[in-house]
Amino acid sequence: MASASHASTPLLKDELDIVIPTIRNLDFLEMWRPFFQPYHLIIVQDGDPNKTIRVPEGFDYDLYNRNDITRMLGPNSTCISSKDSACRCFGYMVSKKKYIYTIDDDCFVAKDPSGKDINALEQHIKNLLSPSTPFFFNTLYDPYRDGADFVRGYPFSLREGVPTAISHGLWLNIPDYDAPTQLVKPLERNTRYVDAILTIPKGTLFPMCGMNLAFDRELIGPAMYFGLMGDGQPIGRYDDMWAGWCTKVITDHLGLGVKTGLPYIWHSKASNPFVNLKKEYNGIFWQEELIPFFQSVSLPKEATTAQKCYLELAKQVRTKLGKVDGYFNKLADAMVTWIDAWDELNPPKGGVSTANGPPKK
Ligand SMILES: O=c1ccn([C@@H]2O[C@H](COP(=O)(O)OP(=O)(O)O[C@H]3O[C@@H](CO)[C@H](O)[C@H]3O)[C@@H](O)[C@H]2O)c(=O)[nH]1
Ligand SMILES: [Mn+2]
Repeated sequence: MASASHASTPLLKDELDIVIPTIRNLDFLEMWRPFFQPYHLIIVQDGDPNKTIRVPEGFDYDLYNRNDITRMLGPNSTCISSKDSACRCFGYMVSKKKYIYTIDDDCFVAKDPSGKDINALEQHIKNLLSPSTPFFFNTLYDPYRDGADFVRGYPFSLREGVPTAISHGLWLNIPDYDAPTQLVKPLERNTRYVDAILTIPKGTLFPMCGMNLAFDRELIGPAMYFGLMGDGQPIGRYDDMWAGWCTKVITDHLGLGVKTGLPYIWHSKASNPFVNLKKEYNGIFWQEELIPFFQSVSLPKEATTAQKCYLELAKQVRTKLGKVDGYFNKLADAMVTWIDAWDELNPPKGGVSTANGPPKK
């Protein structure tokens, strides 16, 4: 047992960055300080770059605004959205760490049924460091947790599991509902704490929410593009959904796992459902065609990396979704630009990045 004077080193302290998209102040970090302070923060400031975002004392961070994105990516900066939380994916690109945790600035520390503060980051790390079971469903949920295991009839040949690429956390209080649901259930709050972590089976898509999300950047980072959303685009608030559909077909293809469930955060702010409806309208309509498209995606065996899979997916988006709306041709182009920008900032080991360095604080 580590004595108080030798508190154990936080898990993955130097291998994980915390990415926060923001248009607000960052006072919410005070509540997360015990859990986040040892980690490096990457703050992506959306909106007016001349607005000063105050970061509480004592955090190690880099803050990037629109000017930094343009300076670092040049013409490729067109793939990074503005006026939408999609801008957060710039933080994934500039990070140099193996793992990413992203959280919204209106998410706070939740309490478990015993009343104990939930260290969401620690639970995500445990989720990422333990295998997933996408090929055969374990009815006792995550078999790698203390007090659980594979149930009778679970094939022993599959019990090693596969590497976990994504850990999708949930939210108490304000649930992540779409605008129509928010409109008809304005007072609904999620009070149900479900003590479970599930691997999402291979071949099943899911609505990935970017509010409380962690992933292995080396396994799936290049596919975590949050799309063209917000300003100048016919759609918003489908950034995380698009990334979730793309990454799920790619993790399925690469034999990687995606988990959902614990940890919970406390989501405090309900955004305006009328504003959200305007942003989401096309997404609600188009997704009835997007889902069958992603369900039918097949990637070639030569696509052995996230980049190769993503570029192949961009080709299929253009050929199969371009007829749904011209927007998807723009999006397919932006997917390719994203990979160009990613590879420019993240050259193969030993290569030299040509982008300018982090912003002046
Ligand atoms: O133009 C914007 C708007 C917001 N942000 C930052 O993004 C996150 C989420 O913003 P917010 O909490 O206001 O919105 P929600 O409706 O609760 O978010 C849910 O919808 C998804 C939007 O795609 C989001 O991931 C979900 O959590 C905050 O940190 C804002 O500061 C922004 O950068 N630009
Ligand atoms: Mn929110």
